[in-house]
Amino acid sequence: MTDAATMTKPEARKALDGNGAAPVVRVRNAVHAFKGRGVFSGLDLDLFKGEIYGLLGPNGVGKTTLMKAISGRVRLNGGEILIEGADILREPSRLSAIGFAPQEISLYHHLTVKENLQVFAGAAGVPQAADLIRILMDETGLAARADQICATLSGGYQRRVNICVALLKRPRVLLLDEPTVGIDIDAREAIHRLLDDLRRKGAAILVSTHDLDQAQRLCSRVGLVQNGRIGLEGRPEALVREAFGDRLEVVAELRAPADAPQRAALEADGFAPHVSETQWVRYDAADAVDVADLQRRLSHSGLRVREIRVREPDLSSLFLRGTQQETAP
Ligand SMILES: Nc1ncnc2c1ncn2[C@@H]1O[C@H](COP(=O)(O)OP(=O)(O)OP(=O)(O)O)[C@@H](O)[C@H]1O
Repeated sequence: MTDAATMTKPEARKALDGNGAAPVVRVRNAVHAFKGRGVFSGLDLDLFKGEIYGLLGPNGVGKTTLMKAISGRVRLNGGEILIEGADILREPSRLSAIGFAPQEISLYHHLTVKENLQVFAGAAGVPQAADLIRILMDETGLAARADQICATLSGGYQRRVNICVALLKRPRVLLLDEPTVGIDIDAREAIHRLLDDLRRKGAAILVSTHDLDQAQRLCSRVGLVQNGRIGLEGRPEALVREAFGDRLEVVAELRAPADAPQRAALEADGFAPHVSETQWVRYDAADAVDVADLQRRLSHSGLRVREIRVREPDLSSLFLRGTQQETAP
């Protein structure tokens, strides 16, 4: 058991946010395996009031498992989870601070939006449920759909009801597992506005996503789950700047995969494989990018170039680099 008194100084500093506040959720040295297959090997995570933290990582790295552990649905093999300073195993009542919106939509599809909220509020013993449901439907943009059967709602509205259910206990911590998967841009923007509003009102929000564009725009901080721990962590723009500085991303898209000598030529030119066999990337100082010259050199090596794209690197550049490093031999 770690507490403030036994923490070393750097740990104690890390435990506070920029304003000196303690984390609302603290995961320390999480260790977990399913059927002998390791998922976490000493994962640490702090989540603060008023932030949206994006949990990133490829399929199967443990994002859902971490959320389930924080919400008390999975018991870790080792480590500890503190909510507002208390270990959830010693004080399970602390879990009442948590609202969890799972990835799968878990609603009564043949009931209306309002009836769904009434059923879930009743099951959770929410006091003065009628008033709260009205307020929540207003806040989540569901008021006009209150009497609509959930099965007839679009995916975006079903996701909003899913989130609304997680808000019924007025949680101080909201965990959202891929809240915008499979929905259109308008619905995604609506959910972004809702989350940002909840954050401004003081909620601590942990959201897992594969949508890096979403993470870059929505999240105050992101963490990349790598090798059973949080690898890269920080503010999206700071992480990108730290990794790439002022350099630009140059992607050469080929008409066909490069053969061995062509690969050697690309690598000698500073390129590395990108998202597919026909895409190669390198990072150049802004004043050194000369697309015409590059096109000439690549053609000279016998490469048939479909397109050369130049853009500012973003979180997806960083993520790709991080996951490539993880899978490298
Ligand atoms: N109940 C379970 N029993 C056995 N293995 C499990 C169970 N739940 C998860 N796993 C395994 O644990 C690992 C982590 O799964 P998890 O769903 O947490 O990953 P994830 O990062 O959320 O993935 P995704 O991005 O695909 O949602 C995977 O290898 C998964 O197969």
